[in-house]
Amino acid sequence: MSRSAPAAEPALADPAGPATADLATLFAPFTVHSDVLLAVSGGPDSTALMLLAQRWQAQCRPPTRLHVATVDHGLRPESRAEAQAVGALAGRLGLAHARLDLPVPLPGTRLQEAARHERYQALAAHAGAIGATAIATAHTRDDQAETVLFRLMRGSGIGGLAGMRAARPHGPLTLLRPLLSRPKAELVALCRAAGISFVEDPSNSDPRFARARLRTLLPSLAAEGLDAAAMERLARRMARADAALEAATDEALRTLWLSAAERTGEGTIRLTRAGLAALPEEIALRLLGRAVAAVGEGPVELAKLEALAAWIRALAGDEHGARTLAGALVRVNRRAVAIGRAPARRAFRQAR
Ligand SMILES: Nc1ncnc2c1ncn2[C@@H]1O[C@H](COP(=O)(O)OP(=O)(O)OP(=O)(O)O)[C@@H](O)[C@H]1O
Repeated sequence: MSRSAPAAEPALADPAGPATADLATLFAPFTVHSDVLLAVSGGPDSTALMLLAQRWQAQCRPPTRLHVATVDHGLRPESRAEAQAVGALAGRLGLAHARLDLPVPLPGTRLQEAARHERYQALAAHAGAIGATAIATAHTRDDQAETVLFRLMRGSGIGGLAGMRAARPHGPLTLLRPLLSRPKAELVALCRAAGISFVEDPSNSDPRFARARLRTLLPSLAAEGLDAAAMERLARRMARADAALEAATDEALRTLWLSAAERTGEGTIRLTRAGLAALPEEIALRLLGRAVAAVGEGPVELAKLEALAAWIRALAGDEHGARTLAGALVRVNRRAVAIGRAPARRAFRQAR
């Protein structure tokens, strides 16, 4: 990691952009944090995030301190200079900047997903080290549209189609996305108006990645009326519906979870079978999903949960049965559906 202290340099040209009131709204979620780390790659979106956040700080004088970090994946020869350019710009804005170097991977071993995971790990570690309780990224409305489209393609339900959340927990930290409703074009224009150059990550248009291929479809969809604004609106509506369904699931869990004395043992969740059968299908699926995720290996694909729920429904009233899903063992008897951790595969075979 290399850190650069802010240096006093000439002020930047005043960029066109949102008015003070809009800035206050955009960055309102920052104000509950004493320190926020801005994740700035040097691309137009995150460069604009840095400009806008600094502008907000100068105009609204919030109690929040801002910090900047750039992760250098070391994958392209230019990446070091790009990170340094972000550091120089942060310095001009009076913001502390850190470059976080990741070990260069062996050729052909790096997947986008792994790079993202390591990036968030490095950012979280740095946030912890400087006392920041939130990390802000510069995802835009266009990123949200891509996410919704991608999840549609993967067969997501309502929760997935709600897209990225503007704020969500990330371990002990909060991940903030203040620009989620802003069009990318606006952020590019902001950088240009401020006379700031930015870099574009070539992997964004690399056709080996499904996301990049999907991105090429967006203009055709927009021409048919399904533009980023429409998809972002859909995501917000889905998020609203998802919140209501999650609240209903909380309530169902309280009602259906058998009393502590009746639970079969540590880590086993027992739900009343008749109660589960009487629930609206969507709530029953969520309940099963939560139980399987809690005792098993984590979140389960919706299609697999649907198959599990169909199997439970198809059992006759006095019929018993058991099956495993994602590390969970689901047992059904006349009265209850019990979801516990599945025995290790070998032990399970022997037990049968
Ligand atoms: N090298 C980097 N250093 C610091 N921040 C970064 C870096 N790369 C990306 N970010 C942050 O993450 C945001 C999203 O970037 P991008 O869309 O390229 O990431 P992604 O790989 O799709 O990851 P995800 O969407 O899961 O965050 C950027 O706007 C920026 O805030």
